[in-house]
Amino acid sequence: MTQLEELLATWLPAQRWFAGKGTAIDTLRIDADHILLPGLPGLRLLVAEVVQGSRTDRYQVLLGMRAVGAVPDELVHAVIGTCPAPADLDSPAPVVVYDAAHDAAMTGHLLSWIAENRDVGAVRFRAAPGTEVRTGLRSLVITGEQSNTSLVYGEEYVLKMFRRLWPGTNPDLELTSALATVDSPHIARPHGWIDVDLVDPASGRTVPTTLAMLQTYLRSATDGWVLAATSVRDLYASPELAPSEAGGDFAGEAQRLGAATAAVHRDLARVLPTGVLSPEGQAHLAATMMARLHTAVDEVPELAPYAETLYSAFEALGNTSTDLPVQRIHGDYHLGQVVRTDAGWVLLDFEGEPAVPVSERQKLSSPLRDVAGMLRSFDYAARYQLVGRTDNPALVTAARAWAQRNREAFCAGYTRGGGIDPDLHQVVLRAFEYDKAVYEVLYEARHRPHWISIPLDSITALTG
Ligand SMILES: Nc1ncnc2c1ncn2[C@@H]1O[C@H](COP(=O)(O)OP(=O)(O)O)[C@@H](O)[C@H]1O
Ligand SMILES: O=P(O)(O)O[C@H]1O[C@H](CO)[C@@H](O[C@H]2O[C@H](CO)[C@@H](O)[C@H](O)[C@H]2O)[C@H](O)[C@H]1O
Repeated sequence: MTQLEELLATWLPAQRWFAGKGTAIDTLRIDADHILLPGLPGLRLLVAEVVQGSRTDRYQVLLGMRAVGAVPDELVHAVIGTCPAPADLDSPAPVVVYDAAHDAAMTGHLLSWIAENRDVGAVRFRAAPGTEVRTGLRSLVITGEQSNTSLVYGEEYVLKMFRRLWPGTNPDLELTSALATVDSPHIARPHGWIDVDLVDPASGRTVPTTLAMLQTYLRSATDGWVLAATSVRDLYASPELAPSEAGGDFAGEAQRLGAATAAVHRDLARVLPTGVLSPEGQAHLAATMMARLHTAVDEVPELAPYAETLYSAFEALGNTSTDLPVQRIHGDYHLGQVVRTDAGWVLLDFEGEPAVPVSERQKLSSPLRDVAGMLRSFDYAARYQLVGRTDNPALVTAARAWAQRNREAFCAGYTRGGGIDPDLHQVVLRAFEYDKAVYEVLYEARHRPHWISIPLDSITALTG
């Protein structure tokens, strides 16, 4: 590996969005075809190919390079290290390399190039048809637990840079653009994107691959997770009250969120393909859930006592004799993916499960999978403030009551909003809820071990 590659191999595992945590990097190779953004020698957009045992992942990295001593104070936190200057910089002195997502002087160019529909080296910057993109806005990186890196430009746009790259158009861009064609009020409008050709190792073909998406920044937005957590906190202040009587009841919002979810599902079914999953298809789906369960039990042995009950729920799905309607869905639906604006609920991040190949995420699925995701999220919101306090029975009872009330409100809103009635599809819903809980056990084990008790306690309660 070159010195720059060595630096990146040390830096990447410390990033929130690095997917291969816990396993050593064998090699890291910078894909030389995509390195340069001609005209701006200090800025380069890299695709880093990372090999860890049998897995190979590709990550997007926006690198800045400055002379030693020339890094301003506000960029010191973004420094990755020092290495010899690359040949094209034609400098005998080493350079300081840093994460240029934090460098507003550099990221301003990305916005300008989108506005100008420019090809910069191998990279294509595009404005959505009929869109006038405002330039000259300063960017700031959104902080938080994210799978990607998002920059907010002024109070106008969000540029979401996809970090782990899968060949193909990112479903976030695909679905948001499709929903924009029917003027869905429940999305942040897309204004442009950045893409590059990448070779798909599975097919050997070169495919345009989304690097970033530009969309409206919703100024009045409050995260659904924050709103729900505030409501739970209010209830915990007086756990003897019913959730409907405590200040900050969330049920009205949960019902409106259910209706917004149904509207988005209806629009997705209108503009993108739909189909049915045969009983054989459902048996295959059940088998993938069982396989995930196996992986989870191997990684998290505490799950073993519940494996049989979980397995039975997947088996029930696999033994069905009726077709299941399927369509494009959100795919990773939870309270952190929805924001409440002054005009109503908006859904974000249609990327699907970030750890799954894009080709898988593009497959049609039951909308009940999204419903199950949100129901699990209500359970999370109710339980996460209990971590380390489960010895307080009043709080545990209050948590259950809060999750149940909002679950019912969400499902009622979803059905009244035109979605299929979750109560009438218990076998499918249960399988999706259990599968999501198993996914969460793995997710927490890999990213937030201190929260693993949340899905484990849910599974104990669900299967008890
Ligand atoms: N268009 C937007 N307007 C306002 N806030 C946004 C917008 N897009 C994202 N956010 C904020 O950033 C957070 C993360 O965005 P998201 O698209 O879910 O990224 P990731 O895939 O990295 O998790 C959201 O929960 C929301 O709080
Ligand atoms: O980063 P993304 O928003 O794409 O999603 C990933 O991270 C989420 C956590 O931030 C994770 O969601 C899990 O935690 C949520 C609370 O933080 C909870 O509401 C969800 O139910 C739970 O699955 C999501 O699964 C993951 O893909």
